[in-house]
Amino acid sequence: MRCTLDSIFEVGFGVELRCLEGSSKEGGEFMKAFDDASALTYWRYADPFWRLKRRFNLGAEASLRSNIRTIDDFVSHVIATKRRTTAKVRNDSGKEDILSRFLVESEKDPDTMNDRYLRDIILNFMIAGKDTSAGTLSWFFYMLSKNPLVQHKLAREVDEVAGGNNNNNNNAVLDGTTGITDTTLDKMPYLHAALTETLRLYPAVPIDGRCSEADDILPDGTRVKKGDLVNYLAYSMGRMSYIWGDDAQDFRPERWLNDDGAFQPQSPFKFVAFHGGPRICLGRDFAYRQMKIIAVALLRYFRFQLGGHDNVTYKTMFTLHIHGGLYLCATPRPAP
Ligand code: HEM
Repeated sequence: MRCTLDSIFEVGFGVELRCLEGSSKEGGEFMKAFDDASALTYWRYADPFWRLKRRFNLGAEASLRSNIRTIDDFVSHVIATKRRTTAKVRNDSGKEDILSRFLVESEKDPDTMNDRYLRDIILNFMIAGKDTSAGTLSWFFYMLSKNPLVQHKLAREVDEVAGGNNNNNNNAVLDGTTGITDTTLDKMPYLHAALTETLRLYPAVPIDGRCSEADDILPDGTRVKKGDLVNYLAYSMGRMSYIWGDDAQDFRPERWLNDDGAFQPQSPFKFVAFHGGPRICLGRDFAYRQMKIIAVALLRYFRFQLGGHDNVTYKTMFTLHIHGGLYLCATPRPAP
């Protein structure tokens, strides 16, 4: 989570948060407030009295308000700092982040694209991109620990494409990430397949929905009225033998590869982890790239086994988290 938060901040907003190394107190407090606020917001679904509690600033609603204040203060500071540096960034070597682009646009329409609007942009990207990739990576390493043969095949692909672990210094993991390019990642179809297979079984957004724009009839004959909410369960769809065949419950990255070993995408209306249609996930390519870089850096040097008990299950949240976190045992991988 800390790693994906750092990367969203750096790529999206041009800010080095340094949550992973734990050197930023403000960054750590912000992350905690954000995570707590997400969980507290979710529980509004289960608490019929939440409006009353909000009105009188009681219990969970009081905590939520305090977390929102911490988040607002932090994000306002990011925007103010960014405003000061935007002109300089524009003159730099063209390396612009998303927030800088929004700031440039906001100069044309400052009333609409005010600080509140920009704050919502930042939070929107964080909500969309932090827990999704982090959760998927946890399930990915869980699947690899349960399927050592797949882990072995992946490590072999990483060795063949990115070079093996023949570096014994303490910065090995750092050195391992610096040389990774898009070309390197494109040569790893098995890694792409294994991440996709993880998302089939453990979609980061397990339930999603849309509001009907007009009266309609679904393919199975169900009538939908304008304004009706239609939900779909990506978690269940990924496990249906009707959709994926008799081995739907098995973790089998090979199902995504053709006879030549190339990745074969499926329709986004069958593989719904990123949603489909005009509002499909905007960060899909970014997410794959980010997850692959982290996977390569770790698989190159370590072998993973389950470190604790095997009663891993999910936690009820907007995104599919592992309840209580995942405990893994990492042992150095011998040089090939
Ligand atoms: C494994 C990782 C990810 C998964 C499974 C995923 C999945 C999804 C899904 C299901 C939606 C549709 C939600 C809805 O509108 O109901 C969505 C939307 C979106 N995602 Fe992702 N996402 C991932 C990573 C990311 C990342 C890393 C970013 C940003 C850097 C991102 C940015 C967005 C944005 C901006 C939208 C809204 C698109 C729109 O409404 O037009 N996502 N994502």
